Amino acid sequence: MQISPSILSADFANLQSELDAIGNADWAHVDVMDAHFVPNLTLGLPVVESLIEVSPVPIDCHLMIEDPDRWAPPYAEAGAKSVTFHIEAAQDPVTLARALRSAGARASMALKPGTPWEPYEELLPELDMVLVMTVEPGFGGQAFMADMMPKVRAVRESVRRYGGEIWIQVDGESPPPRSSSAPTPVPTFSWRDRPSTTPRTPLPTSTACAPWSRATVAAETEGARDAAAMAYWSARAPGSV
Ligand SMILES: O=C(CO)[C@@H](O)[C@H](O)COP(=O)(O)O
Repeated sequence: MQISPSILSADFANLQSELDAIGNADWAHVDVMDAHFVPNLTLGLPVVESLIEVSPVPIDCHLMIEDPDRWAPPYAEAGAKSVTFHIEAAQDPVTLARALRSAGARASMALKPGTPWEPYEELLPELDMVLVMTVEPGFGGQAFMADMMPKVRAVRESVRRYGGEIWIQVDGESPPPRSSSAPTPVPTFSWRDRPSTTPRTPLPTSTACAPWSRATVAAETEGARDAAAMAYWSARAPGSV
């Protein structure tokens, strides 16, 4: 299980200190929005390059942009260790995924809530991660779409059939409002389909992620640390895990 707190909930005036504050997370999830693929605008390559320079954890770039075939590889070349493009925007996902990998990044493909998984199953050998959106991309603070969990399960089954070490990321949920007294629980999860073979440091707790109100967690399907994640999802989407 891994945590990748989303920068969308960080203080944009203090990004370096915000990154330092999540130094015990596994990744920093950076939402790049271009006001075309999604109606919102966040930040682009120059800011990501600066974040890569100062971040204590690797950058997990979620590109909600048009023409990722052209614009995504530079994020990998800049040093983002995971780069996610949207299949709805990609012209040639195979060539794009290969370009990301050859630039040193994990190649990841995202699906909007309305996009089915099955037509893209054959892309698995080209991918290191599949991101299943559980909100419409574009904004934080939306309600978690529990009806996306069957898609997560379908991706997991495809990954098992394929047999590769491919992670599944689930992104998007509206957490309870930030409280001055209590940290917000980790709300957004990523799933890794296989147990990790190497020992990991303990998962950051929600307290550790308190500076940012959102986080992405990757869960192994076995192991003590999964218990909390499974309980979390069982409560929100009964029968999904
Ligand atoms: O990609 C996105 C939104 O488009 C996410 O990464 C958001 O950051 C999730 O925020 P919450 O839904 O958890 O508030």
